[in-house]
Amino acid sequence: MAYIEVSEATHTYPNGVEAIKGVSFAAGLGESVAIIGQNGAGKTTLVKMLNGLLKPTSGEVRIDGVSTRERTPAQTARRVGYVFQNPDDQIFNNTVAAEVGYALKRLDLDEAERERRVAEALERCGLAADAEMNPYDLPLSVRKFITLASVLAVDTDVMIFDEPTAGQDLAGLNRIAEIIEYCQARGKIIITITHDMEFVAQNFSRIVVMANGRIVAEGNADAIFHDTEAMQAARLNQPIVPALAAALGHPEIGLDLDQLAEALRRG
Ligand SMILES: Nc1ncnc2c1ncn2[C@@H]1O[C@H](COP(=O)(O)OP(=O)(O)OP(=O)(O)O)[C@@H](O)[C@H]1O
Repeated sequence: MAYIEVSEATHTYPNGVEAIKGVSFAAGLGESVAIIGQNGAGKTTLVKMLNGLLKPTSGEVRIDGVSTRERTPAQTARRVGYVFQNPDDQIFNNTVAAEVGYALKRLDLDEAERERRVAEALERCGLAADAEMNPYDLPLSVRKFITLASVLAVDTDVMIFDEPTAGQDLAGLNRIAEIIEYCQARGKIIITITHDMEFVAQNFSRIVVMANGRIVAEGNADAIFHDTEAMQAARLNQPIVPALAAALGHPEIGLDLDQLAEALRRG
């Protein structure tokens, strides 16, 4: 059984909105999955079901073999970390180090291990010099790294990043890519919700396309970005490389920028 198993899951909010309509999905350790789709497609609702913030109305969500109905949200969150789209929904400590170490207090760790994990997460997120700063004296793009560092410190098996690239400059984007690569190499499952198609093309081999509460397509970047029907269903733009390659009459170039440059040189 895969580490994440979603079987025919639905979620209906108390106001009657059926946000997820019978979704099945599985992911194993070491996989990185990008969930893409138009606003309101159900992406956030689905990942909230994965980390236990929401339970399925029907169907099942199993994490490491156990239904999320049989665990408290806190128990599920110990396995599935969630970096929210808006860091200000998660940050409430007075210093960066306190914030990153906060969730560790609930784990059975000695102080030296807690300190080691905080220092490592700060370093990886480029926050070592900001440890004693108040998070709210730092820019939003940096606050996003604080919430990311908190999840890295807990070291959950699954890490969900909601729109991680929003508002990041090139250095931030590169840092996020390095973090994803590092986590994947350590066997984590990385799940990202994003509208940033270039980021998807460069960092994720598996893409799940959602529209109207359902998964409408799934596959690798090459397949999905050439699936015009799926891209239209999700009202998404193709990334520039495959779009230009197709317009030049060379769809086989796929996502390869070097091949595209060569095709342009050849005319
Ligand atoms: N707390 C809530 N109560 C009622 N309806 C909700 C709630 N949260 C989301 N919805 C509705 O559920 C549907 C799916 O929303 P969801 O936030 O999961 O989509 P999304 O794909 O993550 O969108 P976005 O890209 O805008 O974040 C939408 O119709 C939304 O209005």
